[in-house]
Amino acid sequence: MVTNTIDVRDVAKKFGSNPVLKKISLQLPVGQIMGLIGPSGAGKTTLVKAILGMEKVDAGTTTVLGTAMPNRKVMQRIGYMAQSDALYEDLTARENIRFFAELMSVPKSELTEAIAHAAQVVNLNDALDRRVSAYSGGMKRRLSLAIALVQDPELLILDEPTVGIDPELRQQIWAELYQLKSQGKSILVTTHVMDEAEHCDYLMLIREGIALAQGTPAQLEKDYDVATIEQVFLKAGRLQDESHRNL
Ligand SMILES: Nc1ncnc2c1ncn2[C@@H]1O[C@H](COP(=O)(O)OP(=O)(O)OP(=O)(O)O)[C@@H](O)[C@H]1O
Repeated sequence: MVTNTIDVRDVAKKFGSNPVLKKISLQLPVGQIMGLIGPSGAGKTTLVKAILGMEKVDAGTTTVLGTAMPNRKVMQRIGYMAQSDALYEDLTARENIRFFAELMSVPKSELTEAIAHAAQVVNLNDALDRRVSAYSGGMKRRLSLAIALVQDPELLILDEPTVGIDPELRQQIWAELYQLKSQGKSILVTTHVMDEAEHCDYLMLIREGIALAQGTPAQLEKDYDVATIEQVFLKAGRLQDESHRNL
């Protein structure tokens, strides 16, 4: 039985001479929510793509749902929301969701219900028949999330899912993520929003391609002797800078 939905071991990646991931390891247990937090350029998206097998790594291994990546079959069991929206602007939102649902082999008999549920989670029911070209940036984010949810995946990988989404809807989305977790699904989410980080079961703080710290939010706050994840992050960053200076 697979105990870790995602198992990353010692992954390293350079772009040219620029090392972007430096021996990163990460385990996401089944049925848990892990947050990847780090500043812009830290390597979060590269790590996500390495996990999905979309970015070739120089060293290390990534295993998802017990299978070495890349693997097309496993991709069908993952709901992936990329950082930039990949939507068909000339189609309506409903047509977009349907297109991706069919691609992910959602049975025909379940399509209507699956589309309605995914749209309801992100509050897009009333705009489903509008063309995406008329959508705002936040609506496009929400549509991308609906697409990631539509095939009822075992694993959700969400790259900055709540950028441009207002606080009320953000809460609604987190309620849905908890609901999915209670059904045994696993979730990996990247975020800049520190109070979202507090919602995760586990966190990995990543900076300059290095996993600075990992653990539950409470454990990290205790280890760094501070009251919030934001302070953990700031302190871990300062310690990293000091260790660079001392080299
Ligand atoms: N295809 C690429 N070719 C060259 N360099 C790249 C490529 N993709 C990413 N990088 C570089 O790798 C580093 C990490 O980028 P990455 O997108 O993984 O960071 P991130 O933590 O996701 O940042 P953000 O939060 O801004 O999305 C950056 O320095 C970026 O410029």
